[in-house]
Amino acid sequence: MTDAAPALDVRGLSVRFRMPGGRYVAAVSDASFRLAPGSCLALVGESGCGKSVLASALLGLLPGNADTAGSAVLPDGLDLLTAGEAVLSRTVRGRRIGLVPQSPAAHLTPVRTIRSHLEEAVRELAHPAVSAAARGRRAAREAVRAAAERAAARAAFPASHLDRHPHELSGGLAQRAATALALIGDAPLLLADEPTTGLDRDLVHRTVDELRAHTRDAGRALLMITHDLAAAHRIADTVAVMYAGRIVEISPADAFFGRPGPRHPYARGLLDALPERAFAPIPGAPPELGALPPGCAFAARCPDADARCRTELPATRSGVACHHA
Ligand SMILES: Nc1ncnc2c1ncn2[C@@H]1O[C@H](COP(=O)(O)OP(=O)(O)OP(=O)(O)O)[C@@H](O)[C@H]1O
Ligand code: NI
Repeated sequence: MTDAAPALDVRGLSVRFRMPGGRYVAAVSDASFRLAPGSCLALVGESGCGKSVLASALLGLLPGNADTAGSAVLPDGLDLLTAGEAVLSRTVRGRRIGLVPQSPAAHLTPVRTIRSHLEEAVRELAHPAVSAAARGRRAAREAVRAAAERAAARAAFPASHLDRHPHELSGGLAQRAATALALIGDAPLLLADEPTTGLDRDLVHRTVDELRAHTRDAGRALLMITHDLAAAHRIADTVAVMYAGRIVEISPADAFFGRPGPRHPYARGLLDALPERAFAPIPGAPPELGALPPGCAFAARCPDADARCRTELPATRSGVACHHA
């Protein structure tokens, strides 16, 4: 870790959804992590464990029935959880946090060309020459056009395809168009929720390598949410494993994927389930987030669990929340 202020400092983040009948769904419980500039943290875990809810909390995009606790602080001290919609929409989304969407094809508007998408984003976010007064003037239009072309080039999107519509692009080029859009505001922090879903293996590798380059080489931080452990292995400096709304382990990626390997029994189970490893799925299913057990949420599936695990929530020590780690 560097001494620089973290690009994002999340402390004790919890999100609960209020449900009819006074019930709660505890989607995220007490999540803490720091993301250093130029580094990538991969947040991994099974479907429904709370990854996207965590991302929505950081962006102020939770629905009205959500209550949050904790803090998520940017380097200048702005707390994303209390900032309010006006600040988030005007100064954070796109500008201080770039969003790499899950499905670029769905994120792009079908009737508009890639150039039109990029130029709109430049007008909105980036170009200092395009002040309100200059808008519509010829010099400003040319500046926008040039900035959009630079943005495309930065994400390796070919200039020859700028006037195409999203459906005329391969999956890889659509992903690059989405990445070009995410980079336009020059945000120091990128957030990617399942950026490789639906891509074939080669394209996963390429997309991840490109994201990596936009992060490490450019001093940006990347929070990548994925259930693709191979993609996480390829890109991450740090791995955070989420189970039933809780981060149960945070480890350096090389120790996690290499030696000594994961320290939490759930994290070990996740890796052992991979086809290229033991191909042995973890028996059972995660608990309902609306009816979490009092102790460790993994106890019912854990080979190491004892009586204490079923009644007592394990504290997090050196990045692992397990009584036995
Ligand atoms: N508005 C809501 N009201 C109640 N519960 C919700 C709401 N939104 C999400 N949830 C619940 O929060 C939990 C976490 O969902 P989330 O989308 O964060 O999972 P995820 O880890 O991103 O899964 P996936 O890998 O499938 O994307 C789920 O159990 C979901 O049903
Ligand atoms: Ni999700």
